[in-house]
Amino acid sequence: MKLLILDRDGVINYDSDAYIKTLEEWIPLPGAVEAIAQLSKAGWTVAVATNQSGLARGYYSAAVLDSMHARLRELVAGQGGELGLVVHCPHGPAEGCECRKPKPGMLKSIAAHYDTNLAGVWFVGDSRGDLEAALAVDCQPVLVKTGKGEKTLEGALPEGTLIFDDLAAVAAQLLHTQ
Ligand SMILES: O=P(O)(O)OC[C@@H](O)[C@H]1O[C@@H](OP(=O)(O)O)[C@@H](O)[C@@H](O)[C@@H]1O
Ligand SMILES: [Mg+2]
Ligand SMILES: [Zn+2]
Repeated sequence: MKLLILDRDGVINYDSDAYIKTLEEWIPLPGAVEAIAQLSKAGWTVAVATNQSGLARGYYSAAVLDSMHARLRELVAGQGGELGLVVHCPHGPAEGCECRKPKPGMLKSIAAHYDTNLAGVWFVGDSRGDLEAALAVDCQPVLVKTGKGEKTLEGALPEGTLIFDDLAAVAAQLLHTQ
């Protein structure tokens, strides 16, 4: 199957060091919704794997988080596309869970959900933890320069990381070559 996995904050929507705490703060990045819709209409399954430690920190509720993902789903559907599985890690950094990136637990969950292999599947993120999670399960690490991407670029990147300006550029590449 043609599976693409996306990080959320900084890839699909604007990120904030103060966390994205309300539906009003959840604002799609330019071209991101269109990219997901175009990929899905071209036969891609687009899933999301997102750390949401703001839940453990008490910054927002699961209902508010769900409203953000419902909004994304609605916007993609409004462009004729369909958003795939959205998986989030609700835990804080100190909880030692298996799902918080850079651990690959969420990527494994997505693969299990679709009964598919992760080898070579592109995982698009803006943070080093996203790239490390990708490498841990033989996904293709892909960095976008939106969100924390420019900052992540200041450090050493895992060998073989692909770099794009934004999600729209990732979609254009996939739609043109695969
Ligand atoms: O990029 P994804 O995985 O979709 O989500 C990241 C968010 O959960 C938040 O993750 C936090 O990191 P800590 O969880 O506090 O280490 C900070 O980086 C926030 O700025 C950011 O909004
Ligand atoms: Mg991110
Ligand atoms: Zn977790």
